Parts: sequence; structure tokens; C-alpha cells
Amino acid sequence: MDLAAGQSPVLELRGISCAYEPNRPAVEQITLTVHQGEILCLLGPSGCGKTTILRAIAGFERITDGSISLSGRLVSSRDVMVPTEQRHIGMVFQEYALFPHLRVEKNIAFGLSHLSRPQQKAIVDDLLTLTGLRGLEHRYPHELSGGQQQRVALARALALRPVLLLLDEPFSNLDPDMASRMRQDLHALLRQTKTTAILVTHDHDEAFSMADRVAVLNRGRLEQFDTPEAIYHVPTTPFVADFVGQADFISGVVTNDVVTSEIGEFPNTQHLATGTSVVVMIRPDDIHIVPTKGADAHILARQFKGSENVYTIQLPSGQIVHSSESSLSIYQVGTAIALRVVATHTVLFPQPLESSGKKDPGHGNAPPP
Ligand SMILES: Nc1ncnc2c1ncn2[C@@H]1O[C@H](COP(=O)(O)OP(=O)(O)OP(=O)(O)O)[C@@H](O)[C@H]1O
Repeated sequence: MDLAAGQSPVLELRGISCAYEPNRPAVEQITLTVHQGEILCLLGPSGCGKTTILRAIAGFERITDGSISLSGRLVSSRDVMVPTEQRHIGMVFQEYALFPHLRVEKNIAFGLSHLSRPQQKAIVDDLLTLTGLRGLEHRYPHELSGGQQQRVALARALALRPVLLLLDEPFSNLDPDMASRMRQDLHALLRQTKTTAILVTHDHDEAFSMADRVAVLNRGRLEQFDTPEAIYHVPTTPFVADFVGQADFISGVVTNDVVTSEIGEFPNTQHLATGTSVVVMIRPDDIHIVPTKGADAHILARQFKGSENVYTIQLPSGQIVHSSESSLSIYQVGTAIALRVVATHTVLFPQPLESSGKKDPGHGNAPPP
């Protein structure tokens, strides 16, 4: 679905920077747009600047450079700072920040005092149904589960019909099952209400399942801004490749317009000159194993993950790669194997690989320098 076609953006960030201390920017030169009805995820490791960007959009944080426009109106620049209450933004945080002394229906109606009682009731009724809270309207927050409290926080934010809804790690206080259900429900609710939303998360699965587009951040900078599929299959930096899923990096060299590596040949997608040293990024789902007597590669370990087995494989050079097989494909550690590489996209990076600031040092597998 091309949500952007023919529409001006609801939100436009142009080269924004923010600093909490002089000359130490927390985020730098961020440019991105969000269109009507679109769900954007800001994804990145702790401290990369996700919350700072959200706070700048909400008008809690000044920007030191660039501009922020909402529905075509300039709301932040070095000289302009439109107050939060004039931005018509809804917010849902990790802590649901409900009013403990107010029942569910009053919490939802909290910002609606400018409307008549019947108008308030109509909106609250609608939202109770939409968020699945019907029957709980007379309870106090402490009489609700975490998931139900989060729904009240959502309903309260949506009651004001914000032009943009900001969600800061909204599922982080929920257990995994509840978080997964809430993700699906939230996605359906945002679509149903045609709400434009920005969701902050450090969980790539969450970003992929929720977002139309994902902005991957690293150390205050935007590394890639694209669809979830492009971010996963065609990452533009080693950091993104490694942060959004398991990735192995295999040395190769361009010869006769193909990249030759220890696990086979790949297209020279970047048209690099013969002799250029590169690194090929491979995902476990690109590699399949075929037990083969006398083969040089062998299985070092198997990790059962329920729906798949992830095998750690050692190549003759000592390089480690990973292969994802079905949950029923079980091979013993030590089995000699041949590799079948079926990469739908070839992703090449310059050699040597730049430092990727990995989230987990044991996670990927960079080649030796
Ligand atoms: N009030 C503050 N004063 C000084 N530095 C701050 C302040 N808030 C955040 N920072 C710094 O700004 C940078 C970005 O922080 P931010 O909270 O935006 O990151 P984040 O990606 O949201 O992290 P997390 O996922 O841990 O919430 C970090 O280096 C952080 O230490």
C-alpha cells in the first residue's frame, strides 16, 4: 500500500538536531516524514535518541537545528517552539500514567471537558468498544491488568482525535504473550481509526510487525529509513544488517564481475572493479545445509527455537556462519555438510567492515580484520 501517494505529510522532520549539553548532540540531522494513516517505528538500541526525537515532536524538547512541521505548520525550529498543547498530539508512555482516583470512563473522558455530556458519552462509548474495554468502564485503574491499563491509556489519547499519536515503548511493561496480543490489537485499532502514529521500540520484531516504515537509529543518527522488508533484506549499513536480525559477514573479492567467496559466487550488484575486497552479508534463512560425507564444513551447534533450528556452522577457513532449518530438520553436531546458498538479495559492504556498534557482541559474525 502506498500511503504517501499524493498526500502532504502529517509530520516532517528536516535535519533536526537536539542537545542536552552544549556541543554534545543527542540526535543529529534527522530527516523523515510520516504520512496520513502511516505507522512509523523509531528503532534502535538504548541511548540512540528515540525518546529525544519523540519529545522534540511533542514539543517537550527544543531543537538546536532543522525544523519540525505538523500538518504543514512549522512547530519547531531554532526560533519557533509551539507549545505542546497546541500541537494536537496524543501520547502513550511505558507507564500508563492513568489517574488512579478516576474510573475507566472518566480517565478516557479526561480531556473532553469542552464537550457536552452526551458528546463525551458517545466518544467514550465508541472507544470502550474499539479498545475492548466494554464492561470495565466503572473500574479503577488498580482493578485492571497491565494490558487493560494500556488500553485505557490508548483510549484516552485517541479520545482527543490527535493528528499524530506518539507511543513510547508501550508494551515494555507487559508479559510477552500480552505484548504480542496488544501489538495485533493496536495495529488493528490504528488502522480502523486511520490514526497516524509513531512507535518507539528497541525490538525489531515489534517494529517489523507494526510499521509501514522503520527509521533505524544509531548513536543519534538515522542509519536507514525504509519499509520493514527493505530494512531486513537490503540493509544499507552493517549496523542495520546486524541490529535487525542475525547476520554473518563473509569476505569476498570481485573477479570477472562476480564476488567470489568461500561459500560461492554472488552478483557484483555494486559494479565494483575487479580485485575489490568486499564483505557479503548473509542471513541464516539464505543458507541451507546438506549433510554430505567428506564435506569440509561441519555443524558446531544446534539451537532449537520452536519454529526453527538455527545451526552454527564452521567453514574450512574457520569462519562461522548460521543456517535456519525447519523445526523437524535435526542433524547431529559434528555432521559434515555442504552449503546451499539461496540469497534473494545480495548485500555487499566495503572491506574492512566499519565498526557496527553491535547490540550483542556474540550475535553476528564479522570477518577477521
Ligand atoms: N535529560 C537528559 N540530560 C542529558 N542527557 C540526556 C537526557 N536525556 C537523554 N540524554 C542522553 O541523550 C541520548 C539519547 O537518549 P534517549 O533517551 O533519547 O535514547 P533512547 O534511544 O530513547 O534510549 P532508551 O531506549 O534507553 O530509552 C543518550 O546519550 C542519553 O544519555
